[in-house]
Amino acid sequence: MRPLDPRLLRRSRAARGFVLAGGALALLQAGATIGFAWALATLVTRFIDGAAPRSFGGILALLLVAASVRALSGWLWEWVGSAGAMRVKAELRDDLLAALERRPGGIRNLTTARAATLLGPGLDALDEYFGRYLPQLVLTVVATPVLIVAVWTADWVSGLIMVIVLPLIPVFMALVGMATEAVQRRQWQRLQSLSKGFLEVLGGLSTLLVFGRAERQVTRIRTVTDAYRSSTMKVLRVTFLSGFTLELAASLSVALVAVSIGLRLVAGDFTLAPGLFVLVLAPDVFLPLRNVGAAFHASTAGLEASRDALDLLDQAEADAAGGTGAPATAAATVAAQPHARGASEPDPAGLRIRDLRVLRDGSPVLEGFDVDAAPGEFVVVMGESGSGKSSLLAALLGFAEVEGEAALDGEPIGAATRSRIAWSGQSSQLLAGTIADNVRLGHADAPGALLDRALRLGGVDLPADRVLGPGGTGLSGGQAQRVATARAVHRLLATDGRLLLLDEPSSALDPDRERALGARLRELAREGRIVLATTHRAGLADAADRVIRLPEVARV
Ligand SMILES: Nc1ncnc2c1ncn2[C@@H]1O[C@H](COP(=O)(O)OP(=O)(O)OP(=O)(O)O)[C@@H](O)[C@H]1O
Repeated sequence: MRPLDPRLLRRSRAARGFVLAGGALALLQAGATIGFAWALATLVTRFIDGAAPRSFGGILALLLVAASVRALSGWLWEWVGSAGAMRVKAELRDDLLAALERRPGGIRNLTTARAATLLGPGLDALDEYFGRYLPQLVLTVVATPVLIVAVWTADWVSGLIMVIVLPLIPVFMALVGMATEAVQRRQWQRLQSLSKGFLEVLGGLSTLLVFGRAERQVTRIRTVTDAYRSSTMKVLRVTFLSGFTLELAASLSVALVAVSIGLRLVAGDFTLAPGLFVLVLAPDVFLPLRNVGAAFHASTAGLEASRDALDLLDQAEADAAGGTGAPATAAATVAAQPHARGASEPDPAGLRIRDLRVLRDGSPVLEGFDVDAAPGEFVVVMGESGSGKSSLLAALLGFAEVEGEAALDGEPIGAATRSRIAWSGQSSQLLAGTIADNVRLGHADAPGALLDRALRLGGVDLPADRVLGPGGTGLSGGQAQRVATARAVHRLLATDGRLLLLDEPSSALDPDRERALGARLRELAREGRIVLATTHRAGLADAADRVIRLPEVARV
């Protein structure tokens, strides 16, 4: 396991800042430690030599200043560590969320549970990494050589002993690290599978209850939790063992230096002042390296999580560059495509789609789709089940891979145009709370008049303050569908959007309500917006300005 992933420094400005600030603090701390050791050794020697107490003033002041600087730099380390962890976590979270936003279908292999674990407790583990481990690592790299030079200058024999025994500690650490890596990785995987299992059970709890299988999940969760507990104990065992090994190695090294100084002092080959200076300094030479070992285990979870996050970010970048053949967003490919059929200038306003090809998992599900919709038009796309209606909407939202030309108000469809589009999918996706809360979701500050309008246009004839249960329970399928439509309309009005996309908004409505909805959507479009709805029923299509029929699905 690498002590510091170079990608972290490359990607994160905060991490670079942390290492630079840490380097400066380490130098300050090394200087203060040397000053403290020198002042203490001089003070004791002068005292033993019977020097006049008046001559102690300057040395005492230096001792005090050095001790204060050491304490201050220690406190600054704490502060820089926690601020660094916070900033790096925020940067990685932002980058990951932005990558997910660019590819709402998800980064390959990133399940909801993995994303939740990584973005939550995973990256939180970086607190230990930045707060405890990295400061000691920087101290080891920057301060230890400075301290060894100081020791060597005072007594080259002690310096030589340190140079010989010091590398033993990293060798022990590397051996222990190899054992830890596998254990820690298993631990991280267990945490992920625990989250995944828990999310799955939670998501399907109502179904499990209905079929009387809920109790069985208790055993399943208990098994995964037990596995996690036992792997945690394994990590702790390795941690204690390695802590003991490192302490032993460091203590023996200091003892070796002390014995050599003691013997030479007794033999009269060496004077007291440099001997004391080296003895005071010796533990500090080994301390950062010892602390690196001790903090290593606490920080490995953070290391694993940051590596996971960096792998995902690399993968998202590779996907965006098209290097892996994974689906790209509409923004990525549509913008790169030359205009098909030699179309010259895009329409200044409205939706213009030419020869659009929508792909799912690399295979086309819709081909040769054209449409020109001017502001004020209500367009209905009809097609049987599986003909690609939802995929078309996904493409317009930038959620599916496309080829061809698609522009809204002259701008290629994709992440940039998404803010001008309001959308409601086939499933209502309502939340616990009032109907009003659901309709105003994300735009709670919009004027109340918009809510009333959205409710009317969506065909919601229920009180806005009616409280819904978790997942929007308490409404019929048709009622939930109308609330979802009202929410999309509300978003369109609140953001002054240009395009409203509705995926089968009338599939659960009776014919009268379906016709009424068609009329209201046309009324909404007339205000200068484009409304595009999909359906496989004729009722909605009657109200449309334009109906586009998708080709029949080939049957095997
Ligand atoms: N996320 C996806 N990944 C892979 N293939 C998909 C995905 N979503 C849809 N498809 C495939 O794309 C094709 C078109 O599906 P789509 O959902 O767009 O049809 P639809 O016309 O909306 O159908 P329905 O009226 O039943 O909702 C189908 O063959 C389906 O299997």
